[in-house]
Amino acid sequence: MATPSNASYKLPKIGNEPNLHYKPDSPERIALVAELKAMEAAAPYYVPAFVNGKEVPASGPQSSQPMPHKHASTLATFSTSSPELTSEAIESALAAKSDWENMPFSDRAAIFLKAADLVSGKYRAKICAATMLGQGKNAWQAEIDAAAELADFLRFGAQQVEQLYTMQPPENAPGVWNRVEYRALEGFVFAVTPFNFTAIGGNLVAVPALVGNVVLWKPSPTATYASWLVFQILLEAGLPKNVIQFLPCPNGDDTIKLVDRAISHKYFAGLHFTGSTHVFKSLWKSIAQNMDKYLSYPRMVGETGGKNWQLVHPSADVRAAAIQAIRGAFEYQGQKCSALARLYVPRSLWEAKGGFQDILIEEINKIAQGPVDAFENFMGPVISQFSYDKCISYIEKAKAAGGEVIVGGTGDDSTGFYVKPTVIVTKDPRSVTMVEEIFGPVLTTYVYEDEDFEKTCTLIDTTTDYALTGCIFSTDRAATVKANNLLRNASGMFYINDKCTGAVVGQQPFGGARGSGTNDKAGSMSIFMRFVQARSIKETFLPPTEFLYPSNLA
Ligand SMILES: NC(=O)c1ccc[n+]([C@@H]2O[C@H](COP(=O)([O-])OP(=O)(O)OC[C@H]3O[C@@H](n4cnc5c(N)ncnc54)[C@H](O)[C@@H]3O)[C@@H](O)[C@H]2O)c1
Ligand SMILES: N[C@@H](CCC=O)C(=O)O
Repeated sequence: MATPSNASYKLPKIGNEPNLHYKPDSPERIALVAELKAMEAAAPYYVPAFVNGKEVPASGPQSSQPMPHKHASTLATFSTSSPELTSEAIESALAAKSDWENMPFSDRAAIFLKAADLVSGKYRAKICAATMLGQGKNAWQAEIDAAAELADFLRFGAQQVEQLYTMQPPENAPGVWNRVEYRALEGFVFAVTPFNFTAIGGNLVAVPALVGNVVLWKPSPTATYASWLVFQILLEAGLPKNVIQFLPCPNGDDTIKLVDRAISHKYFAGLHFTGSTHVFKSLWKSIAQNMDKYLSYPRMVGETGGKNWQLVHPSADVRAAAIQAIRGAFEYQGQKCSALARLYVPRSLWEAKGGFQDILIEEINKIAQGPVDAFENFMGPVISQFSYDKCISYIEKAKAAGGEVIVGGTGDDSTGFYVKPTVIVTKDPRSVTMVEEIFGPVLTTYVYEDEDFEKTCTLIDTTTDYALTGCIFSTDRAATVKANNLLRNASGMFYINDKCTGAVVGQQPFGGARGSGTNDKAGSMSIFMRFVQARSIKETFLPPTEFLYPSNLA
């Protein structure tokens, strides 16, 4: 490990955080139920901005983060972080920069490793409960996100930086020592984070901070409380107070003003974004307009939307393919960027008695949907009224375009934002719900003729602007190879006989290409490369004392 200390340290062994399963009467179920009750009873919580080492008192109109499963209840309230507060946050982050980047890596790493242990231990139930109540996840979905994935990002992140720092030039000429130093960026990193994974919010700030950057964090308004808990955990783990500045803000004009202030600053050095494609593109355009203001070329890292696909070959294990389609499309109400949205099934398997269609309908009809604190519910609410309306309007558009709804197709937003798991069958493979991201539990299926397998691969490749995740179910190796080649650029994540969701840190580096993002692969060493400025250092032990070359001698 690179460190200015008088030793080369080794990190503790890193592995994936084992999942807890929350079976009835298990200690983890009992702890989580107690935490859910206590958290709800004490809500709403005021979440302050945290700037210049301290909490900013409430001011101006308050925004709220409702509980999506019963939207009359508020989990958290927060004030708007103004452009003036944003400027103060930038100055205090820049003032903290030198001490932070000069802290030995072993000490920076220790902070994030301790934070991981706090997430997976002392605060596991709390961070899961906040993700359930605030973002509408059931216990299992909260566990794999807020407990396991977050701890994994923090631990594997430390390991990946350790590996990055060992990347050194392989050759030294005689009398020369070549080194490469991985400096932090010259300025601050701006992290703008999404609602759907507590872990992603934590990772978007932890990645730049681990390699010595100072960070401004604008969390999603619909994940404000869980993001605040993550920030508190980082502070408890020993993160110096000004390394990350926390700036909650409602969406709309206030966010645009905050963002404008941050990306207009001379020392804006990088954007770490996850969210929708249109927001990332608009940020990129605004940043391009500001190019002459900056000291350096800002690093642009953005993981964005998807229209993820599952291709079923006639040789597939039909039940496995149907069950994984259900998990891929409807876990967390289809609100994973990786969620399955377009399904391609050969007619022979779709129409067979007891075949794909029958299994799909029969199994989806068994799905229990309701409040997140009723553990039997496989599905809960979508995140907001906006999202509910968007899902319903896409279902109506699909029907108007001739799509047939074979399951679901309705919703109920009277107490929570519940959209039923919906399957649409379309005869037009380029119809609107095959093309545009909905980000809800709406799956569109196209039934292809068995002999058109290759044509279907080309169709998948050319249907949307996105290329995030995709999967094939096939027991025919030649067909799998054919699809692998034809669909090489149709996704950044390709799964064979597995669903298109559920990437695990340390196992499947995550990211998509084309309109789905810059594909810098969260959960791998390559993401850290984006937030460092390498400096090559050459030291010559015995410099020449004559300018002439031997070849100049007579
Ligand atoms: N590819 C990935 O790794 C990945 C992972 C998770 C989510 N996502 C994508 O994220 C989206 C869902 O998350 P979301 O609803 O939070 O996304 P979003 O784009 O609405 O919001 C993301 C962040 O951007 C902020 N924001 C919104 N409007 C803005 C604007 N005009 N200017 C600047 N910032 C703005 C939000 O407040 C939030 O912090 C989906 O498109 C999903 O596919 C992608
Ligand atoms: N690790 C997750 C990332 C989802 C993004 O929203 C998955 O692969 O499903």
